[in-house]
Amino acid sequence: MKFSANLSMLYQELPFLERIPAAAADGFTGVEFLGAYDQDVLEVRAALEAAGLRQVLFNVPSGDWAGGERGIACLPERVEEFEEGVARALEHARTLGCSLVNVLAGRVPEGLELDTALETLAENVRFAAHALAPAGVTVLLEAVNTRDVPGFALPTIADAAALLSRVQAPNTGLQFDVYHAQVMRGDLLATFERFRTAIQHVQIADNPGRHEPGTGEVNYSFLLPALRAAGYGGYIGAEYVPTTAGTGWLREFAPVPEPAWGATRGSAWEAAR
Ligand SMILES: O=C(O)[C@@H](O)C(=O)CO
Ligand SMILES: [Mg+2]
Repeated sequence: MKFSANLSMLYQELPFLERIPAAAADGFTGVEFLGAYDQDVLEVRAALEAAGLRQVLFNVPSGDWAGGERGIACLPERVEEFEEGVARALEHARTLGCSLVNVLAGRVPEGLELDTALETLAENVRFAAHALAPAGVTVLLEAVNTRDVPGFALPTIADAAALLSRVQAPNTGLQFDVYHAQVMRGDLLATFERFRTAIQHVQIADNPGRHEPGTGEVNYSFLLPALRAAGYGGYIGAEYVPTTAGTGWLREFAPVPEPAWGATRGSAWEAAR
């Protein structure tokens, strides 16, 4: 199984670029993040190359994150801003060699008809799919639970799948975030199997708390091999709020990478042995 470290949540104690070698030392073979739009993207690429990691996924710019926005793609009055964000995502996807870009739908504000929001979202996703296709990018939609993000336009993966049916673009797919799915409904394997053909990326965290796998109620020892058996061979994104539990959970599913001959073993690597 292949795992990517979500650098927007893991290794927060480190400056952004230093999170990349830290992820490699812990045994991740890829990284993902909300976006690196405040970074020099060439420096991000250089850090990935130096660490031998792949850029697996990032998001189209998602509005005022600190102010509570979780995407702007469903907002009719923000279409121009969304389209500008797609242009930036295209540049980053090309530079980083990244083939998956996630579009966060956003919250439906009071007073906006749900169907108007969903139609705006569909048009924006169609625009993004068309714009990013020449770079070989697939545009993903993710369901986000409405306990953590009240009003999110796509609360369940069934809602996200229905939206993709409106979009009707070939280079689109679903991101299955196990944590959000567990909060909204559970029945994780059946849900995965139901939408398997459209799922192109998986993210994990435990519940409650959104912490490391193994800290809560989700049986990842059962679920991850089952996803594999159901034909999922893509990356699994570690998108959780770290505790002191560390990344030891990874050893159950992915072997510890041997450092290249002559390379200095990092303390994280030593600790993982
Ligand atoms: O699940 C999440 O929170 C993320 O995958 C994301 O993109 C932002 O909400
Ligand atoms: Mg997620």
